[in-house]
Amino acid sequence: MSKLLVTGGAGYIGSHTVRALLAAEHEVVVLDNLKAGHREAVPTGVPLIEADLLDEAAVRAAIEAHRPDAVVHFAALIEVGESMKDPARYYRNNTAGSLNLLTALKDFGSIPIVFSSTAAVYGEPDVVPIPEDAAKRPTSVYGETKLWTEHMLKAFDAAYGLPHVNLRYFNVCGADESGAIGEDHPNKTHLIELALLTALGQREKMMIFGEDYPTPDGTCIRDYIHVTDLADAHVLAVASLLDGSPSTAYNVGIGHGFSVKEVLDAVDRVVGTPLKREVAPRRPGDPARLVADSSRIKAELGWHPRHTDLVGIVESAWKWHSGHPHGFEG
Ligand SMILES: NC(=O)c1ccc[n+]([C@@H]2O[C@H](COP(=O)([O-])OP(=O)(O)OC[C@H]3O[C@@H](n4cnc5c(N)ncnc54)[C@H](O)[C@@H]3O)[C@@H](O)[C@H]2O)c1
Ligand SMILES: O=c1ccn([C@@H]2O[C@H](COP(=O)(O)OP(=O)(O)O[C@H]3O[C@H](CO)[C@H](O)[C@H](O)[C@H]3O)[C@@H](O)[C@H]2O)c(=O)[nH]1
Repeated sequence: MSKLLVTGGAGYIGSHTVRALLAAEHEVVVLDNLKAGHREAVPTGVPLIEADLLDEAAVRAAIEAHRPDAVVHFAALIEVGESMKDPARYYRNNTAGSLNLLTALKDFGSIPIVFSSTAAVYGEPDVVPIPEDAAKRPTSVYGETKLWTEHMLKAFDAAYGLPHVNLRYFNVCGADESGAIGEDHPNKTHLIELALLTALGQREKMMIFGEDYPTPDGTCIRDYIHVTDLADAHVLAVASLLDGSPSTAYNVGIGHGFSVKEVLDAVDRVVGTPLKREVAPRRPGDPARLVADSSRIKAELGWHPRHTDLVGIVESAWKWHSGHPHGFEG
C-alpha cells in the first residue's frame, strides 16, 4: 500500500480516480481549492486539504506533512474557450501552479508524478490515429499550458531526476457505475453533458458546431474515453512509477472516433426522445478529427478500455445526470 497525494481530486476525473486508487488499496489524500470541485465527490475518510496550488507554502506543507510516495496531478482550469479570453489566468493556474508543485516534489526527494495532459497538446494532427511522438502544436492557450508543464517535467527529470508519466486524455465522458458521482463542471461545454442537460429540459436545443468538416457526416470526430477506464490508466501509471519505470507519455483513448451527430443519435436512443438540434458555425480551434493511438499504454502497461460502445457510455452518464439533475447540488 502506497500513500498518494491527488491534486484536483474533488473534480470530475480526479474523484473517479481517487475511488480506483482506493480500490487498488492505496492510501489517498486530496488537495483541491474546490473552485470547480465538490467536497461531496471526495469519499468519506479521505483527507481533503483545501488549498490552492498557487499557494506555494501550502503545497510544500501538504507534501511535508503527508510525504506521499507519488502524486497524481489533475488540478487545472480546463476550458479551451476561456483560456483564449484570459490566458494570464490559465498560464498562472496551470503552468505556474504546476511549477510550485514540481518544485516541492523535487525538494522532497523527487516524488514521482502522474500528470493530466491532454490531446489538446497535439493541435491539428498530421496523422490520425495520433501516436505520442506526433508534432505538438497546440491551437489553444489551454493546450499550451499543458505542453509547458510537460516541458517542465522533462527538464526537471533531466536536471534533478523527477520520474513522471504524462497521460494525454482524449474526450473524457461517462460516470461511475454507481451513479453517485459524475461530471459537474461550473461551466458546461462538453458535448455529452450538454446533450443530457438538454434532455432534462435545462437547455432548449443542441447546437452542432459545424457540419462542413471533411468527415463522413460533416461533423467533428472525437475519441470518447470513459472516465472509469481512464481512472484505471492512472492506477497502472502509478504502479509503473512506483516500480521504477522511466518517465514517459501515453495517449489514453479507445482508438475509435464518433462524430457529433453519432453522439447525439446515441443520446436520443438513451433518453428515448429526439433532442432539438441546430447547426451553428464552427467553434474556433476545433480540429476535424482527434483519435488516439493508444497502443503504447496497452503494450507497456496492459491497459484496455472496457467501455467502447457509445450507447453504453452515454447510458452511464445518463444514470448520473438523471439521478442528479443539478449535479452535486441535487
Ligand atoms: N475533462 C476532459 O475531457 C479532459 C480532457 C483532457 C485532459 N483533462 C485534464 O484532466 C484534469 C481534470 O479535469 P476534470 O474534467 O476532472 O476537471 P475538474 O474541473 O472537474 O477538476 C479539476 C479540479 O482541480 C481543482 N483545481 C483547479 N485549479 C486548482 C488550483 N490552482 N489549486 C487547487 N485545486 C485546483 C478544481 O477545483 C477541480 O476540483 C485537468 O487537468 C484537465 O486539464 C480533462
Ligand atoms: O454544444 C456543443 C458542444 C460541443 N460540440 C462539438 O462536440 C465536439 C466535442 O466537444 P467538447 O467540448 O465536448 O470537447 P473538446 O473536443 O472540445 O475538448 C475536450 O477534449 C480535448 C481533447 O480531445 C481537450 O482535452 C479538452 O480539454 C476537452 O474539453 C467538438 O467537435 C465540438 O465542436 C458541439 O457540436 N456542440
